[in-house]
Amino acid sequence: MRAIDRATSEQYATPSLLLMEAAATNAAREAVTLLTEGSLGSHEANLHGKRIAIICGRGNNGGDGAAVGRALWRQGARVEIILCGRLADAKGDAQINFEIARRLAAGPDRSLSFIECDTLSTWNEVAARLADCDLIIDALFGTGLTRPVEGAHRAVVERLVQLREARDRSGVSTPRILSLDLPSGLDADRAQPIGPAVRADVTVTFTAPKPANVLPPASRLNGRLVIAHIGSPGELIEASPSRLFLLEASDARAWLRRTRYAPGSYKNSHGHVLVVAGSRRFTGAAALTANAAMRSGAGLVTIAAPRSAIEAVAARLMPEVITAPIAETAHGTASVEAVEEVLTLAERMTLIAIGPGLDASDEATRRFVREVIVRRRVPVVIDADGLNALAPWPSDLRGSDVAPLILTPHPGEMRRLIGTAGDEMLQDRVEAARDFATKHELHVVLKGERALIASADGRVFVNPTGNAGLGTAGSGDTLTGIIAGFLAQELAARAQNSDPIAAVNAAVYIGGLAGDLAARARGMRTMTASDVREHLSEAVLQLDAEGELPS
Ligand SMILES: NC(=O)C1=CN([C@@H]2O[C@H](COP(=O)(O)OP(=O)(O)OC[C@H]3O[C@@H](n4cnc5c(N)ncnc54)[C@H](O)[C@@H]3O)[C@@H](O)[C@H]2O)[C@@H](O)CC1
Ligand SMILES: [K+]
Repeated sequence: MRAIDRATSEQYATPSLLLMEAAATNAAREAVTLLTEGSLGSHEANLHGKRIAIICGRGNNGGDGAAVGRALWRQGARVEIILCGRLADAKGDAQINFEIARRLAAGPDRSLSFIECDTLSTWNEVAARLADCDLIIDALFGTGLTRPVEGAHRAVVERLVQLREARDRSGVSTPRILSLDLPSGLDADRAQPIGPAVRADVTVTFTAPKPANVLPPASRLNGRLVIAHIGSPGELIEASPSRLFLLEASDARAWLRRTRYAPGSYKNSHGHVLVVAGSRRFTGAAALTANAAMRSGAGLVTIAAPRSAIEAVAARLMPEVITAPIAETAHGTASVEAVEEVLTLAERMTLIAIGPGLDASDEATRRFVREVIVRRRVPVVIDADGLNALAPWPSDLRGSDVAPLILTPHPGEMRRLIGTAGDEMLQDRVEAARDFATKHELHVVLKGERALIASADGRVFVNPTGNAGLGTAGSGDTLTGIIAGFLAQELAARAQNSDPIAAVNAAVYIGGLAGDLAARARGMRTMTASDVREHLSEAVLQLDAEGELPS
């Protein structure tokens, strides 16, 4: 962010004070929305009678705060700008904004005040009044904080935490808290809080989200996240060397548009998924995967399951899915003899999805999985017992451009794949997923809150959709089906020019969105994986209605 800010000033003749003003204007707009939620009439008029406290540090985050305070005061609110520190110690743009605020506050209009809190006792006086505010703007620290907050500043952060807790306990709605750039107390670059930190209702972050805005557990303190563009040109952001990305609706929409069902296309142009899944004991997982692939728009889906399981699987399948029985062990799990059968079937398929319900406790099944993957000629999505069959991941097994491997572990499976170092490595999910993906030249979808997609080239994407309601049997199998269904379309439509990661990203985003829509319809507690599948249509239509409706 610092490099982008600097380049904006140097290459585009944009003074940083202008960026600060734009940041403030954007944040003020969100503050107005937060203050007037549910009320009618023009926003501006509604700020009369609202009490707002702006808690500023002496850095540029505080400078943003002072500028927001000025904007909200102009719109009629009663604003108290509280500088936690001395004006004499402020520098640059922040100093300018504090000085503007100080002079305006010295004028005849008593609805703006500017207070320097340079001792704990002045702060305590101010802190006592905060509970009566409608809104508190947290502008104490932004990207400049790199060590835990201490001393007087810690007392400030703790007071804001305490106010939020008291508010939530008593069920009242004020004071609301809006953080500028990130909740104060967090280190912008880390997913783990480094000390006490503010818990906001809304965070307005500038130019691009930082890791602490999007990665849990820190992300949970952000509330609703708004990304505000404040004047840095898009090409500077694009050119930044960051390898961490937040997926947005526009990414999923772009993929849907690029792979629209074209006039004259037919089922083979939409790809053929071979699902290798199920065992005598587990038949539901196999059906969930195949059904989700079918619902995701694959032209054809075939499910290969052990002979004695196929009938039970078929009973749960959509009628559109084709079945293929394969050789099995005495326990009704896929046997080594099934390798040739599966590879022969796969010759006519776009890709293989292997794993759900396979039951990898049998050594023969483990060998079956490994053989299929080693000898594959098409891409393979590997999930559940397909992953367990290969854990810890064999160091000589890698993906390739011709036949990429896409692994979809939840954290437990990821730990087993990494092996003994798994627990320690997973402390940093981004690095663990990136490291694993680049080392073995494959793609990893690390499931869980804010799923990560790590590409073999080292890029990592954070998915913002989905909710706790997805913690239910079969939602992983469903996601595997969606990934396979989307990938099949990508590969069938674009052959040599295909971009598997774009398809996987779209699948994870849209799968999560379908989960959010299912939760809206049924509640997180009572939704099931089948509800997720049944909300895929709504998710896709929400993103690209034009492309999904016949002209
Ligand atoms: N061009 C830019 O750089 C822009 C920056 N903006 C804002 O500027 C912010 C970054 O500003 P700064 O770099 O001034 O940093 P901050 O405003 O985040 O504050 C850091 C200040 O606190 C001090 N500090 C750091 N850790 C501390 C601790 N543990 N206890 C006490 N003091 C501590 C630092 O020495 C520094 O003075 C961004 O988050 C954003 O809000 C925006 O105004 C947009 C433009
Ligand atoms: K802040």
